[in-house]
Amino acid sequence: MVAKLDGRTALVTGASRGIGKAIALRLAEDGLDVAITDVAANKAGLEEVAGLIEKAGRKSAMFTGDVSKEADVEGAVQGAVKALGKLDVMVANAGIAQVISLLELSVDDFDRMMAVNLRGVFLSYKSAAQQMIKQGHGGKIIGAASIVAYRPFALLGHYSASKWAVRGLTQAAAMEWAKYGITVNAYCPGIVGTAMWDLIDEKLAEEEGLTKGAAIKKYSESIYLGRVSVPEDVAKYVSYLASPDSDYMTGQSVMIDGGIQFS
Ligand SMILES: NC(=O)C1=CN([C@@H]2O[C@H](COP(=O)(O)OP(=O)(O)OC[C@H]3O[C@@H](n4cnc5c(N)ncnc54)[C@H](O)[C@@H]3O)[C@@H](O)[C@H]2O)C=CC1
Ligand SMILES: CC(=O)C(C)=O
Repeated sequence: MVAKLDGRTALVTGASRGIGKAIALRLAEDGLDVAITDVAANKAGLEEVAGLIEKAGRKSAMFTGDVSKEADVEGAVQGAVKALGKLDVMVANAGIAQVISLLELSVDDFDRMMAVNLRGVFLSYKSAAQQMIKQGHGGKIIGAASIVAYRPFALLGHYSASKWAVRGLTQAAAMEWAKYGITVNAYCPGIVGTAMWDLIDEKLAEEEGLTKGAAIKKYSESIYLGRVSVPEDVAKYVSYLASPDSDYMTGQSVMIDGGIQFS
């Protein structure tokens, strides 16, 4: 496929697999040069995605690091700018999930969830905004929320709270950075068939006395469009959020869930 020429650049976190990979590839297909990051343990996945971006005719750069660490996020943003020339689109996608009841949840696990899913998004938003303000021509900042940012899932309490907070942070960032021409929006997927849901399914099945595969089947019965989401469903929506077509939209966290949760 010959990619459209866009001239813009993006950085996607948590892009070695799943939704982040689909977003990185879709933005490359849209004609953007795309930098990607993930934890060092997923370097092989990052290399594969970087190769696919280049195969689509776009430039790529890859960085490893932890989104909960300020130096790692700033290093990736500055590395992307050095490699690709500037930063127009930031997608703060990286996240973790954990299935556990609130009564059993330790402070360490609570803090780790908030460090990755909330602090990681905050650091990604902030570092990208600082770069975009310096560049002086606006930009698109996009974050990973979830349907649980509107209605929590039991046994995913701290995960749900982290995504609810991403929705609040997205609104505040949109207010503060509108004057710089930066829009800030988030995507709220429902049940997407990735490694994250493999883990959720396995743990929910254990908690609820179900067999493997039965939990995702049970939860998917609430999807009006009748199928589990694939990462590309989410990537199509992020493509819109990254494009000039969404220029009059900011501060929104929109469901892309096949019809589970209605806001
Ligand atoms: N799969 C689903 O059904 C849904 C996913 N989401 C959100 O979408 C985003 C992507 O999820 P999936 O692709 O499904 O998950 P995934 O587990 O397949 O991929 C997440 C990626 O983030 C990376 N990551 C995790 N912690 C990191 C850290 N500290 N620093 C850097 N990278 C880190 C992982 O290594 C992985 O490559 C997450 O924020 C998730 O919470 C939201 C709603 C539903
Ligand atoms: C993982 C996640 O956010 C949901 C809603 O399943």
